Amino acid sequence: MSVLPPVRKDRIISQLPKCFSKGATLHTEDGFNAKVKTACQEQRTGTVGFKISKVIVVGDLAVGKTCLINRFCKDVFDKNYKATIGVDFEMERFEVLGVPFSLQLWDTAGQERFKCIASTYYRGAQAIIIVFDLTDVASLHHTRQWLEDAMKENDPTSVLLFLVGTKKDLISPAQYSFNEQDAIKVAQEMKAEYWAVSALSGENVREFFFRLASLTFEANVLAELEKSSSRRIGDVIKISNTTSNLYATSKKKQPNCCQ
Ligand SMILES: Nc1nc2c(ncn2[C@@H]2O[C@H](COP(=O)(O)OP(=O)(O)OP(=O)(O)O)[C@@H](O)[C@H]2O)c(=O)[nH]1
Ligand SMILES: [Mg+2]
Repeated sequence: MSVLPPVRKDRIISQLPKCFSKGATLHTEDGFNAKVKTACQEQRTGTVGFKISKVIVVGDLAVGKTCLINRFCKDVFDKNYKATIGVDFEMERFEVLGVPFSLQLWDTAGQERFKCIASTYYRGAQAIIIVFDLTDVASLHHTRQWLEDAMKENDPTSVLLFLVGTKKDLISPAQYSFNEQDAIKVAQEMKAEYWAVSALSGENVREFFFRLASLTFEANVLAELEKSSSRRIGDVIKISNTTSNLYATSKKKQPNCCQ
Protein backbone atom coordinates (compact mmCIF):
# COMPACT_ATOMS: atom_id res chain seq x y z
CA MET A 1 0.00 0.00 0.00
CA SER A 2 1.36 3.44 -0.94
CA VAL A 3 1.77 5.92 1.93
CA LEU A 4 2.12 8.85 -0.45
CA PRO A 5 -0.91 11.00 -1.29
CA PRO A 6 -2.00 10.89 -4.95
CA VAL A 7 -0.32 13.31 -7.37
CA ARG A 8 -2.24 16.60 -7.62
CA LYS A 9 -4.34 16.94 -10.77
CA ASP A 10 -2.41 20.08 -11.76
CA ARG A 11 0.93 18.25 -11.64
CA ILE A 12 0.17 15.82 -14.45
CA ILE A 13 2.38 16.14 -17.54
CA SER A 14 1.44 14.31 -20.72
CA GLN A 15 3.39 16.35 -23.29
CA LEU A 16 6.84 17.91 -23.29
CA PRO A 17 6.31 21.60 -22.44
CA LYS A 18 7.87 24.09 -24.86
CA CYS A 19 11.16 25.83 -24.11
CA PHE A 20 11.21 29.60 -23.48
CA SER A 21 13.53 30.43 -26.38
CA LYS A 22 14.66 28.12 -29.20
CA GLY A 23 17.99 29.99 -29.27
CA ALA A 24 18.73 29.15 -25.65
CA THR A 25 18.11 25.45 -25.12
CA LEU A 26 19.97 22.22 -25.79
CA HIS A 27 16.64 20.37 -26.17
CA THR A 28 14.99 21.57 -29.36
CA GLU A 29 12.75 18.52 -29.95
CA ASP A 30 9.02 19.21 -29.87
CA GLY A 31 8.03 16.11 -27.93
CA PHE A 32 9.36 13.54 -25.51
CA ASN A 33 12.02 11.15 -26.81
CA ALA A 34 10.33 8.21 -28.64
CA LYS A 35 12.22 5.60 -26.58
CA VAL A 36 11.07 7.30 -23.37
CA LYS A 37 7.43 7.35 -24.52
CA THR A 38 7.55 3.63 -25.40
CA ALA A 39 9.25 2.74 -22.11
CA CYS A 40 6.53 4.60 -20.18
CA GLN A 41 3.73 2.92 -22.15
CA GLU A 42 5.27 -0.50 -21.52
CA GLN A 43 6.02 0.33 -17.87
CA ARG A 44 9.76 -0.22 -18.36
CA THR A 45 10.97 2.83 -16.41
CA GLY A 46 12.74 0.81 -13.71
CA THR A 47 13.32 2.75 -10.50
CA VAL A 48 12.43 6.20 -11.91
CA GLY A 49 8.98 6.15 -10.30
CA PHE A 50 10.46 5.56 -6.84
CA LYS A 51 13.38 7.97 -7.02
CA ILE A 52 13.55 11.58 -5.85
CA SER A 53 15.55 13.87 -8.12
CA LYS A 54 17.51 16.64 -6.48
CA VAL A 55 17.36 20.16 -7.91
CA ILE A 56 19.46 22.97 -6.45
CA VAL A 57 18.66 26.66 -6.78
CA VAL A 58 21.59 29.08 -6.55
CA GLY A 59 22.23 32.78 -7.21
CA ASP A 60 22.95 36.13 -5.56
CA LEU A 61 21.08 37.27 -2.47
CA ALA A 62 17.63 38.72 -3.01
CA VAL A 63 17.40 37.75 -6.69
CA GLY A 64 14.16 35.90 -5.91
CA LYS A 65 15.05 32.20 -5.47
CA THR A 66 12.72 31.65 -2.51
CA CYS A 67 9.87 33.59 -4.12
CA LEU A 68 10.22 31.54 -7.32
CA ILE A 69 9.93 28.26 -5.42
CA ASN A 70 7.10 29.54 -3.23
CA ARG A 71 5.10 30.75 -6.22
CA PHE A 72 5.27 27.31 -7.80
CA CYS A 73 4.93 25.11 -4.72
CA LYS A 74 2.49 27.17 -2.62
CA ASP A 75 1.15 29.74 -5.09
CA VAL A 76 2.07 32.62 -2.77
CA PHE A 77 4.21 35.75 -3.09
CA ASP A 78 5.78 37.74 -0.25
CA LYS A 79 6.98 41.24 -1.09
CA ASN A 80 9.06 41.43 2.10
CA TYR A 81 12.59 40.08 1.87
CA LYS A 82 13.43 37.32 4.34
CA ALA A 83 16.91 35.96 3.69
CA THR A 84 17.24 32.18 3.48
CA ILE A 85 19.57 30.98 6.20
CA GLY A 86 21.64 28.07 4.90
CA VAL A 87 19.14 25.99 2.95
CA ASP A 88 15.50 25.07 2.76
CA PHE A 89 13.71 22.50 0.61
CA GLU A 90 10.36 21.68 -0.92
CA MET A 91 9.10 18.42 -2.40
CA GLU A 92 7.02 18.37 -5.55
CA ARG A 93 5.36 15.28 -6.95
CA PHE A 94 4.46 14.98 -10.62
CA GLU A 95 3.10 12.34 -12.91
CA VAL A 96 4.93 12.34 -16.24
CA LEU A 97 3.62 10.12 -19.06
CA GLY A 98 1.75 8.13 -16.42
CA VAL A 99 4.81 7.57 -14.21
CA PRO A 100 5.12 9.17 -10.74
CA PHE A 101 8.11 11.48 -10.50
CA SER A 102 9.36 13.51 -7.52
CA LEU A 103 11.56 16.57 -7.34
CA GLN A 104 13.29 17.84 -4.24
CA LEU A 105 13.89 21.57 -4.71
CA TRP A 106 16.79 22.87 -2.60
CA ASP A 107 16.56 26.61 -2.00
CA THR A 108 20.04 27.86 -1.02
CA ALA A 109 21.14 31.12 0.60
CA GLY A 110 22.69 33.80 -1.60
CA GLN A 111 24.21 35.72 1.30
CA GLU A 112 27.99 35.29 1.49
CA ARG A 113 27.95 34.44 5.21
CA PHE A 114 25.65 31.43 4.61
CA LYS A 115 27.33 30.23 1.41
CA CYS A 116 29.57 27.81 3.26
CA ILE A 117 26.60 25.93 4.78
CA ALA A 118 24.59 26.06 1.55
CA SER A 119 27.39 24.65 -0.62
CA THR A 120 27.47 21.44 1.43
CA TYR A 121 24.06 20.63 -0.10
CA TYR A 122 25.16 21.04 -3.74
CA ARG A 123 26.24 17.40 -4.22
CA GLY A 124 24.19 14.92 -6.26
CA ALA A 125 22.02 17.42 -8.15
CA GLN A 126 20.31 16.28 -11.34
CA ALA A 127 19.40 19.83 -12.27
CA ILE A 128 20.79 23.22 -11.27
CA ILE A 129 18.76 26.42 -11.48
CA ILE A 130 21.02 29.49 -11.57
CA VAL A 131 18.91 32.55 -10.78
CA PHE A 132 19.57 36.22 -11.52
CA ASP A 133 17.52 39.41 -11.24
CA LEU A 134 16.54 40.85 -14.64
CA THR A 135 16.80 44.37 -13.19
CA ASP A 136 20.34 43.84 -11.85
CA VAL A 137 22.98 43.12 -14.48
CA ALA A 138 25.65 42.35 -11.85
CA SER A 139 23.58 39.38 -10.67
CA LEU A 140 23.67 38.01 -14.24
CA HIS A 141 27.46 38.31 -14.35
CA HIS A 142 27.76 36.51 -11.00
CA THR A 143 25.89 33.48 -12.36
CA ARG A 144 29.13 32.08 -13.87
CA GLN A 145 30.69 31.93 -10.41
CA TRP A 146 27.57 30.30 -8.92
CA LEU A 147 27.66 27.68 -11.65
CA GLU A 148 31.37 27.02 -11.16
CA ASP A 149 30.87 26.48 -7.41
CA ALA A 150 27.87 24.20 -7.92
CA MET A 151 29.65 22.14 -10.58
CA LYS A 152 32.56 21.35 -8.23
CA GLU A 153 30.18 18.97 -6.46
CA ASN A 154 28.40 17.55 -9.51
CA ASP A 155 28.86 15.54 -12.68
CA PRO A 156 29.00 17.94 -15.64
CA THR A 157 28.06 15.19 -18.12
CA SER A 158 24.67 14.45 -16.60
CA VAL A 159 23.41 17.56 -14.81
CA LEU A 160 20.79 19.77 -16.52
CA LEU A 161 21.30 23.53 -16.29
CA PHE A 162 18.73 26.33 -16.27
CA LEU A 163 19.48 30.05 -16.21
CA VAL A 164 16.47 31.92 -14.86
CA GLY A 165 15.94 35.70 -14.86
CA THR A 166 13.38 36.83 -12.26
CA LYS A 167 11.28 39.96 -11.57
CA LYS A 168 10.14 40.29 -15.19
CA ASP A 169 7.24 42.43 -13.91
CA LEU A 170 9.69 45.19 -12.89
CA ILE A 171 11.19 45.76 -16.33
CA SER A 172 9.72 47.41 -19.44
CA PRO A 173 9.37 45.30 -22.59
CA ALA A 174 12.01 47.45 -24.35
CA GLN A 175 14.50 47.11 -21.50
CA TYR A 176 13.74 43.41 -21.28
CA SER A 177 14.52 42.80 -24.98
CA PHE A 178 17.81 44.64 -24.55
CA ASN A 179 18.84 42.64 -21.44
CA GLU A 180 17.69 39.35 -22.95
CA GLN A 181 20.50 39.33 -25.50
CA ASP A 182 23.12 39.30 -22.71
CA ALA A 183 21.25 36.66 -20.74
CA ILE A 184 20.93 34.37 -23.77
CA LYS A 185 24.65 34.75 -24.46
CA VAL A 186 25.48 33.67 -20.89
CA ALA A 187 23.02 30.75 -21.12
CA GLN A 188 24.61 29.56 -24.38
CA GLU A 189 28.11 29.72 -22.87
CA MET A 190 26.93 27.71 -19.86
CA LYS A 191 24.96 25.24 -22.00
CA ALA A 192 21.93 26.14 -19.93
CA GLU A 193 18.30 26.60 -20.95
CA TYR A 194 17.17 30.20 -20.45
CA TRP A 195 13.87 31.39 -18.88
CA ALA A 196 12.50 34.79 -17.81
CA VAL A 197 9.84 34.70 -15.08
CA SER A 198 7.98 36.74 -12.48
CA ALA A 199 7.14 35.30 -9.08
CA LEU A 200 4.92 38.34 -8.42
CA SER A 201 2.62 37.83 -11.41
CA GLY A 202 3.36 34.11 -11.83
CA GLU A 203 4.35 34.63 -15.48
CA ASN A 204 6.16 31.54 -16.85
CA VAL A 205 6.69 30.02 -13.38
CA ARG A 206 4.55 26.92 -13.90
CA GLU A 207 5.75 26.53 -17.50
CA PHE A 208 9.36 26.65 -16.31
CA PHE A 209 8.97 24.04 -13.56
CA PHE A 210 6.97 21.73 -15.82
CA ARG A 211 9.71 21.94 -18.43
CA LEU A 212 12.37 21.25 -15.78
CA ALA A 213 10.43 18.29 -14.38
CA SER A 214 9.90 16.86 -17.88
CA LEU A 215 13.53 17.15 -18.97
CA THR A 216 14.80 15.72 -15.67
CA PHE A 217 12.32 12.85 -15.98
CA GLU A 218 13.38 12.18 -19.58
CA ALA A 219 17.08 12.12 -18.60
CA ASN A 220 16.30 9.69 -15.76
CA VAL A 221 14.37 7.29 -18.01
CA LEU A 222 17.08 7.38 -20.70
CA ALA A 223 19.74 6.60 -18.06
CA GLU A 224 17.59 3.74 -16.78
CA LEU A 225 17.16 2.32 -20.31
CA GLU A 226 20.90 2.54 -20.92
CA LYS A 227 21.57 0.72 -17.66
CA SER A 228 19.16 -2.10 -18.48
CA SER A 229 20.47 -2.52 -22.06
CA SER A 230 24.09 -2.76 -20.84
CA ARG A 231 22.95 -5.38 -18.31
CA ARG A 232 21.40 -7.38 -21.19
CA ILE A 233 24.64 -7.21 -23.26
CA GLY A 234 26.58 -8.54 -20.25
CA ASP A 235 24.17 -11.48 -19.96
CA VAL A 236 24.56 -12.47 -23.64
CA ILE A 237 28.37 -12.57 -23.33
CA LYS A 238 28.13 -14.80 -20.27
CA ILE A 239 25.79 -17.28 -21.98
CA SER A 240 27.92 -17.56 -25.14
CA ASN A 241 31.05 -18.23 -23.03
CA THR A 242 29.45 -21.12 -21.23
CA THR A 243 27.90 -22.68 -24.32
CA SER A 244 31.04 -22.59 -26.51
CA ASN A 245 33.26 -24.82 -24.35
CA LEU A 246 32.27 -25.20 -20.78
CA TYR A 247 35.19 -27.39 -19.73
CA ALA A 248 37.89 -25.27 -21.39
CA THR A 249 36.47 -22.04 -19.93
CA SER A 250 36.36 -23.25 -16.36
CA LYS A 251 39.83 -24.84 -16.67
CA LYS A 252 41.32 -21.63 -18.01
CA LYS A 253 39.65 -19.47 -15.35
CA GLN A 254 40.64 -21.54 -12.35
CA PRO A 255 44.34 -20.57 -12.01
CA ASN A 256 43.46 -16.85 -12.31
CA CYS A 257 41.09 -16.78 -9.39
CA CYS A 258 43.30 -18.88 -7.13
CA GLN A 259 46.49 -16.84 -7.58
N1 LIG B 1 8.57 42.59 -8.15
C1 LIG B 1 9.09 41.39 -7.87
N2 LIG B 1 9.77 41.21 -6.73
C2 LIG B 1 10.28 39.98 -6.50
C3 LIG B 1 10.14 38.90 -7.39
N3 LIG B 1 10.76 37.83 -6.87
C4 LIG B 1 11.25 38.22 -5.68
N4 LIG B 1 10.97 39.52 -5.45
C5 LIG B 1 11.35 40.28 -4.26
O1 LIG B 1 12.74 40.24 -4.11
C6 LIG B 1 13.13 40.13 -2.74
C7 LIG B 1 14.02 38.93 -2.52
O2 LIG B 1 13.33 37.75 -2.81
P1 LIG B 1 13.79 36.31 -2.23
O3 LIG B 1 13.03 35.30 -2.97
O4 LIG B 1 13.69 36.29 -0.77
O5 LIG B 1 15.34 36.30 -2.65
P2 LIG B 1 16.39 35.11 -2.46
O6 LIG B 1 17.11 34.99 -3.75
O7 LIG B 1 15.74 33.90 -1.94
O8 LIG B 1 17.38 35.72 -1.38
P3 LIG B 1 18.37 34.90 -0.35
O9 LIG B 1 17.54 33.91 0.37
O10 LIG B 1 18.98 35.93 0.56
O11 LIG B 1 19.43 34.27 -1.18
C8 LIG B 1 11.82 40.07 -1.94
O12 LIG B 1 11.53 41.35 -1.42
C9 LIG B 1 10.77 39.66 -2.96
O13 LIG B 1 9.50 40.15 -2.69
C10 LIG B 1 9.41 39.14 -8.60
O14 LIG B 1 9.22 38.26 -9.47
N5 LIG B 1 8.91 40.40 -8.80
MG1 LIG C 1 15.93 32.87 -0.22
